[in-house]
Amino acid sequence: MSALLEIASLSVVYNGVPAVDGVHLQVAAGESVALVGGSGAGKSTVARAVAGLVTPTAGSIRFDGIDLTAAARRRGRALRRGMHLVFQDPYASLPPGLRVGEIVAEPMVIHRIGTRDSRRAAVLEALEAVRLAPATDFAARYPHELSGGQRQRVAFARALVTRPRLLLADEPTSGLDASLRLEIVDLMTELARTQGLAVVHITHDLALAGHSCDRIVVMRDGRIVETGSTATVLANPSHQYTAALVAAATGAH
Ligand SMILES: Nc1ncnc2c1ncn2[C@@H]1O[C@H](COP(=O)(O)OP(=O)(O)OP(=O)(O)O)[C@@H](O)[C@H]1O
Repeated sequence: MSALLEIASLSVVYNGVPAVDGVHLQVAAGESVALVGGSGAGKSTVARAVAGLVTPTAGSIRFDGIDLTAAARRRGRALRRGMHLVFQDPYASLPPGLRVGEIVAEPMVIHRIGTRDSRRAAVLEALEAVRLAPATDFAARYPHELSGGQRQRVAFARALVTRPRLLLADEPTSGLDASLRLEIVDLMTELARTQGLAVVHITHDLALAGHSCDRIVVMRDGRIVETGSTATVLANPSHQYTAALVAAATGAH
């Protein structure tokens, strides 16, 4: 089976300083992958390159078999409609003056997708998918009338409404308390399975990554130092750096 997202030999250099150096990563539809590493490891830069927000210095990014780095700008933009980014601060990213229903509908309005009625149906379906029920009740609320976890669910509903095939979530749980963090990572894995999404979850928290994702990829200094199934990486890390992260995450000495 070919992967939905295939990153090969990706390098990004900022002002002469390498931030990402020869990264290979493949993510299949229905799979949730955690990209883990400390501050400055280059995780966000990988996501930004996939999303077209930074230009790679070398390498290729294939989405659904098409090389985004070689595609013309316009075609690249059209292809990237099949992916959606969720950032860390759900409160800052939700316009305070709009109701949840309007916020979730926004990507469809921007991309001129559907009619008023079909948009409303899609909004309610997306709110149900992220378990904000009753959806009609949540659609009528404002962001300040929601908890932090509910706000992040709204951000995911907004991400889902245009039916993306790839979800890139960059530290989507920071600012949430421990139990909400677990709820959000469970939700991402559930969405991968039920909606056939490819999910890339960027986090510095290995314990959180290990909670429910299928595979863990560890980055350090712009490079991938380890990749494997979640169970294998946690139980039997092959790289010293991963072993240190596992020890820190499990409280072992
Ligand atoms: N726009 C930029 N201009 C110059 N350097 C940058 C820029 N963005 C990131 N960097 C540098 O690139 C390196 C990788 O940063 P990146 O944000 O990708 O790491 P990260 O693993 O996501 O870290 P964090 O967990 O702290 O967000 C860092 O050394 C950072 O200082």
